[in-house]
Amino acid sequence: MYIVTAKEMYEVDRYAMEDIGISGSILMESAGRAIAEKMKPLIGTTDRIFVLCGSGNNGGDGYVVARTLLNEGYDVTAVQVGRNLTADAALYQQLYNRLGGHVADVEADTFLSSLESADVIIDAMLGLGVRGALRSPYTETIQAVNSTDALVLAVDLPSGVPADDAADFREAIQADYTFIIEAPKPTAFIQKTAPFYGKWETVSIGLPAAYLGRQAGARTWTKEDVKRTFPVRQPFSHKGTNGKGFLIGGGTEMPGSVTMASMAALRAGAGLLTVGTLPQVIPSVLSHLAEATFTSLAGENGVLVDTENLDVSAYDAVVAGMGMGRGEDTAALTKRVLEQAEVPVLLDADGLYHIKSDLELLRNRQAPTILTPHPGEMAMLLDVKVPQLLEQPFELARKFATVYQVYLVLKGTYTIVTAPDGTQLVNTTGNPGLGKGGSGDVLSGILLAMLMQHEDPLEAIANGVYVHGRAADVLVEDAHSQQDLLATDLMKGLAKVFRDISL
Ligand SMILES: NC(=O)C1=CN([C@@H]2O[C@H](COP(=O)(O)OP(=O)(O)OC[C@H]3O[C@@H](n4cnc5c(N)ncnc54)[C@H](O)[C@@H]3O)[C@@H](O)[C@H]2O)[C@@H](O)CC1
Ligand SMILES: [K+]
Repeated sequence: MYIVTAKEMYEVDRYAMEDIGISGSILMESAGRAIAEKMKPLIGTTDRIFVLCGSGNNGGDGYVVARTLLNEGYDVTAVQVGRNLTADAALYQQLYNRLGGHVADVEADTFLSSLESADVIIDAMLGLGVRGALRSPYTETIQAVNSTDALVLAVDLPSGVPADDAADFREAIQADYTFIIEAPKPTAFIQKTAPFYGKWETVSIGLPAAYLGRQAGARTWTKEDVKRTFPVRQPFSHKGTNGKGFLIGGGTEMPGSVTMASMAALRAGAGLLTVGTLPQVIPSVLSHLAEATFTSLAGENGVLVDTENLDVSAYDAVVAGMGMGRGEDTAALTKRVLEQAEVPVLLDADGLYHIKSDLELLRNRQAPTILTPHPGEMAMLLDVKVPQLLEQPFELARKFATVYQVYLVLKGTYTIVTAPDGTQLVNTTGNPGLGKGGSGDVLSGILLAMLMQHEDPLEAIANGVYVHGRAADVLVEDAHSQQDLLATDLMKGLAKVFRDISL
């Protein structure tokens, strides 16, 4: 499913009208009619329905919905919010009137209190065109709607929620359902704004699909995508051809992180795995997995430090960062890995801190670099505060990935994977059970294995993120709860997920 910004959507709109010749009024009629059909199952024939129509084209869609419902005998009153209607909105207000529809004025004295009698409120006040802080009478109307008990159904966006990011976001209609035209907008996946949509679904209005696909900078990565792209394990493959991975990490205080990442890499299909860690950490890792091999790396005071003997030439992909600590001597090791490895390198956790002062290193690499920050680590890399990152995750992730030419995995409820060319894939698997220490280590291990078995790094990463979330989902469906789920449990979930994918 594509995810489109307001700018991309307006361009598709322009193309449909100017290049194809579908007029704006036909699009509006199609939108209103299709949305009314979706709403009907949620509305009772005796319900008192108010359709709040703004002055832009979102309001125009509202008048088509109002006319459609009126024509089918529903108890509908349209309400005009804001003045100076667009030509198409004015046309459909007129058609609704001519069919006998009544338009109430939101600014009439007692109108807002009469909203309390509504069973259903259809919100067609503001859509893609909302800009800046909300003005009267939208502000009062939104507050009045949110204080009723009515079922609230929004057209395209809940009024007040911007399409692209939550930077200017203050208040909005709290919808129970939102019927989104053609494709979801980024704010349906952003923490601050997503809850205002309620449940949502997309409604096709006949916009040119291929053109929309070419315009969209982002899309969700689904089970079908995973099945389509997941590499088939070849009958004549062997441990050497399934990838030799190198996992560098762990210190005396954090041996678990590298253990979990290693277990995950092996469970996700890595042919061979070498763990580079402190000699005193090796027994602890070994006690959990007999399949890994080890290389002792130099250490001081219980943490890894840089060593000239480091040899990364024998591997197909390298992961570094987990459990390493943030000291300068350790950072030098991470930088050496980035400089020397001519294969994909994934940095996680402390590894992300190590490169903060040397981001140019990333741009200088020829082979793919993958960074897997959670929001705190991403904010650190970008020099922004976490709340700002959470308001603009799509834009900020894209900026970082394109400037530093990395594959960026911004972890969250909807993990956003961004390629160096700015393409974004959004993951929708996973649940709050993953919000625990160790989940990220497991993800890094899975990604290491995926990167070695797949030609296209973006697909490999998106598949890994999907699989990681899905493992948590199947465990919560079958045996565990979000409460008790542990990162180490995910290994068991992987078995079911991989079996599903290969069916
Ligand atoms: N291709 C598409 O996506 C199509 C979109 N249509 C509809 O058209 C909508 C976009 O229409 P518009 O571009 O006219 O925009 P909107 O109707 O979303 O909003 C524009 C109106 O909102 C007012 N406004 C903007 N910011 C405000 C603020 N902060 N406080 C108070 N008022 C504010 C403006 O003065 C203007 O009257 C979509 O959301 C959708 O519902 C459909 O009609 C058909 C096709
Ligand atoms: K709306």
